[in-house]
Amino acid sequence: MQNVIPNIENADWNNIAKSMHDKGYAILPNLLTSEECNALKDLYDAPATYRKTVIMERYRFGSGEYKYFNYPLPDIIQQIRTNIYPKLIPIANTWFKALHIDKQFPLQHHQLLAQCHEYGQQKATVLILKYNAGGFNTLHQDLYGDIYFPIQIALMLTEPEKDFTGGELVFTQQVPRAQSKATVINPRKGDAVIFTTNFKPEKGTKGYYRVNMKHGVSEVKSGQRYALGIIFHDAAS
Ligand SMILES: O=C(O)CCC(=O)C(=O)O
Ligand SMILES: [Fe+2]
Repeated sequence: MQNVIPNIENADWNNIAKSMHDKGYAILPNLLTSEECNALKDLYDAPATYRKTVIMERYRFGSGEYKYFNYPLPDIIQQIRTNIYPKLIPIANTWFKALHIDKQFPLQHHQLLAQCHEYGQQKATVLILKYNAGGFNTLHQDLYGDIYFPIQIALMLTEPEKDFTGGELVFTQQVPRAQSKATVINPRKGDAVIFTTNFKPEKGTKGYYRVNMKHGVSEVKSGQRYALGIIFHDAAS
């Protein structure tokens, strides 16, 4: 826990911003120690912490299970959410300007939450996900109401090729009048993957245009895969 804030402060935010602009995702390696990942993973079975459990098959979201945390969030999650948000502001605000969207995001996370509350979005969106062999997460966007922040984070709590096989993180980019392009990444335990929630700007001959993006998880072939999703806006329900 004592290293999380320095790890955020010391990360190469120029490089992360470049990767976000180019690809719509970026990896912040080793944000968490293996012990911190294990502690978060162990929270999965602590019932009092959650407001809602979703069996993904029921909604055809995929195969697996996830749980939404309740406020107050566990300290380490609260710290990550509050301290990473300001680092993402230049990226989000640059994107909205480039696309001529008439909105700029406030500099501090509590100010974004105040906007959510005004629109009736009060519920925590941070979630922990668990996939067994055969599990997967269909391509989606994590929007929960009118107010949204366009960038989110997934923390990898298990190690590929050791705790599980398969289960890659998948991103698709849909450019106007074309089919989608998919990219697959294999982040390691402790890595934070930063990615766009719904779109990014792409430079064209006549300025910037909007590329829609979705994310999901490919089928887990063996073992168990856990991840923690940090979304910056609150949900209406
Ligand atoms: O399981 C994952 O790695 C990603 C889950 C997800 O959809 C998210 O964090 O929003
Ligand atoms: Fe998601």
